Parts: sequence; C-alpha cells; structure tokens
Amino acid sequence: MATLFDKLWDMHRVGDAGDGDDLIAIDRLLLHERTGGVALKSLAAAGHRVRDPARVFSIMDHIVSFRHGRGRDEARSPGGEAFIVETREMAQTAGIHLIDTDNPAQGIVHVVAPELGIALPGLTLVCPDSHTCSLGALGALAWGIGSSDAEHAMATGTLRAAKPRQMLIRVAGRLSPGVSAKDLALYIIARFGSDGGKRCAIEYAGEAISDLSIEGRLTLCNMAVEFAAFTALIAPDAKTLDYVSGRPFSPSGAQVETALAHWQTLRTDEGAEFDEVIEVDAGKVAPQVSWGTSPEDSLALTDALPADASARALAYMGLTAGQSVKGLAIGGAFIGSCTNGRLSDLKAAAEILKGRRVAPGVRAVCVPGSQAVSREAEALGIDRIFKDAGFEWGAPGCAMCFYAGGETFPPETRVMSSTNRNFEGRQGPGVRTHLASPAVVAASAIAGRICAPSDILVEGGVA
Ligand SMILES: CC(C)[C@@](O)(CC(=O)O)C(=O)O
Ligand code: SF4
Repeated sequence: MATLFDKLWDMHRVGDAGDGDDLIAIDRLLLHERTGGVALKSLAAAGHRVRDPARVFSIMDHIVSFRHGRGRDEARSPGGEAFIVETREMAQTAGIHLIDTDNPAQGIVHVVAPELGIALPGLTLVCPDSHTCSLGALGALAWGIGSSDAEHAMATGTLRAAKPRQMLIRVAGRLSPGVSAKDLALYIIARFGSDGGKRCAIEYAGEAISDLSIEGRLTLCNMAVEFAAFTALIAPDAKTLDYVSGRPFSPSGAQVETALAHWQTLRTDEGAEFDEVIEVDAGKVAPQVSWGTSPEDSLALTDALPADASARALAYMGLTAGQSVKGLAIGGAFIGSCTNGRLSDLKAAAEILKGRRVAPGVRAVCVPGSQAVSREAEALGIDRIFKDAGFEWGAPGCAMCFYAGGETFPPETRVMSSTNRNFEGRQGPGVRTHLASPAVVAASAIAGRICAPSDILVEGGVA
C-alpha cells in the first residue's frame, strides 16, 4: 500500500544521491525576480546552462510596483528595478519562459502557476520561495527550495532531497457558513503550533477538504510552510480535473486521455500508513484572527488572548494578556497575496463591502493576485465595489504582503491582512499585522475595528 506522496516521490526518484538522499526528477521550475535573477546569473557565471528551458518559468511579482499604469521596470522599493531588469535579461538569455510585468498573465507566482496549468497533478515543481507548497492543492509535489538548489535543478533537471516523513490531516465534517480555508489553516496552526507540521509532507483529506473549492485548497496548502511542513498535498478529484483542463500549459489533444487516466491513480491506497495522523473537526472552526507575531498566535474572534501570551509579542502588538482583540481600532486593511488574492477571495470581501464605506482613518488596499484575477473581478464590477467602499485597487503582485523598503503602513498601525505572515516588521517597521480571511479583513475595514462579518451583517451595521 502506498500514500499519494509515496507514489509521487517514487515516480520521480531517479537515483540514490547518497547519505540517505534521493535524486528526484523535477518536471517544472518556477522563478520570481527576488531570487530568480540571482540564480540564473550564478548558473551562467559557473558556465552552466539551463538543461531544458521549456520547463522553467520566470514571473515578475515580488517587487513590481502595485501602482496602476506602472512602468515595466517600476519597483515598489528603492533599488528594486535592478532585480526586475536583471531577471528579465537573464531569463531572455537563458531562453526560459518569461512572464514579465506587462504580460497579461502576470501575477504572483503561486497564483499564476495554477492559472496557466504550469502546476498540474502528479508533477514535481520547485521554486526558490517557501510558499510553493500552495501547488500541492492540485495534487502536485511542490516545495520551496534555496537559490543554489534552483541552480542545480535548472542545470540537471534533478534535485537531491531526503524523503520526509508523512502526516495525514483528516478534516471531518463541514466548515460552518462564513468560515473559510484561511480560518481552517489558522485554526490548525494555532492548535498544533507553528512547528506542528514537523517538516512532514502533509496530505489533507476528509469531507471538509473535498468540500473546499480549488482556490480554498490553494489557500490551505499555502499556509503549510507556516506549519513547518515540507509540503502539503490534496489528492486530485473531479474539481481538480475540471480546474486544470484546457489551461495554456495543461495537456492537450491526444495527451488529455493519458493525463486523465494517470491523474485518476493519484490517491492514497486504502490502509496506507502515515507517520502521524491529525484529526480535525471542521465544525469547531470559527472565524480566526492572529493576535501576535507568528501565525500560531491566532484565535477565534470571540476568544480572549491566552494568559501565557508571549510578552514580546504583546509588546510589539500593543496588547495586554487576557484582553480581546475583537473591537481593537485598526488603521489599515490589505486584501491580496498568494494566500488570499484569488477571485473567490475578492468575491467574499465584496459581499461585505457592497454599499458600505471603509471607516475614516483606515487605509484599505486590495491588490489582486494576478492580471487574470483583476480582469475577471473588473468584469464582475468587483473593483467598483472595492473602490466605492474606499479601497485602493492595485496592479497585481505581492505588494503589501511584505515590506521590501518603500511604500507601506506607518509604524504601529494595526493592519488586518489576508496574507500568511505576521512576523515583526513583515509589513513594515513597527506595523502590527493581524492575519485573517478576506471576509474578516473587509468587515474590520468597514467597522474601523477588528470584527467578524456577522457583526457587520447585523441589521443597522456594526454591532
Ligand atoms: C519575502 C518573500 C521573498 C517571500 O516570498 C520569501 C519566501 O516565502 O520564501 C515571503 O513571502 O517571505
Ligand atoms: S504574496 Fe507574500 S507570501 Fe506570497 S510569495 Fe509574495 S511575498 Fe511571499
């Protein structure tokens, strides 16, 4: 009996790399401008070339400006242009795919790779970025690597890696209405700790996982690295096959039959063993918000801070033990990122924003995860809802998910954010990031304080 992860690993194991490591064949490799240009430059400097350029995709996302009408080289941080220009030049020289700032398919790498069918069930994909685990939502074996590993993978089409232990997280039951994949992710990390994934390859399964949309699964798997997982994966099902079909880099013509037949085999055998199993009851998950400086510092909006909350985290966040975070005044709201910057995320927020205004004193910014998301949202008038509510509507990219120098919120601003990291300084020096779902971010932006969507949807506005 074999798990899905066993099958994907063994299918790609092309040799014994010694010292307990395997040599794994890499099907596709993703780069972004923060780390990609450096890796390509180092590869060229060592006199190597990209073994199969058709398998390598370079995407501009991390430091591109989010100003509409931005120039092709325009960065959101001082000196960022150099990364953009260098990555472009190195990608063109190497002959790899380049999805440049002004490409209609541009966006955050972990949003674009599924959109373009670059990420597919059964493939191995690596990227010098820790959130590559997102792509496991499609039944791919995808993990984040370092720049030197990226060089090795580009030069040889392989990577040495030690096969990780395996964990099953079975989520039984159903998420309550208004409770999202982001809430489930924060709940799991808070309950089992940011080291809870123990560097395992985690398979998510169970009724609540099958219920999730593909975009919800991408959100859940995106947060696996915040749970110290090697990666996460979800067995492909009918939703997956429907999602991946017909995309630019998906199988086409005669290949489709073969691909579909192969994809149907990608599941864990009955009785296959995992090293660890975690059982979660989806019905217990409520809308979450982080209070501290790690994603594990999260709780239900209705709960008070733990008595043993870290003094450092409390000090940084301007909180005191035992208080509730619900009702705290905020100064900023950000909706976007590879965690929650997809169309369903913007729709969830728009449902709350429609006909309402962002509270005075709150700077609210929405940056769609990709040009495709932005176009689809604009075709549905979702951008109008955001703008009428008082949100800035940005040009796609990572934007205010992380501070790269340049524009951000002022120090000590309390920001509700649909992103995945709330470390000290993540969104800027002294900025206090509270992680939450797009719906909770939107509700809080309207109220001007941390609150749940249900508070906003109560008759007569904020409870
Ligand atoms: C900061 C940025 C380059 C990064 O994408 C890096 C990473 O995740 O590897 C992040 O979200 O922390
Ligand atoms: S959106 Fe944020 S978390 Fe995702 S890749 Fe970009 S910087 Fe990293």
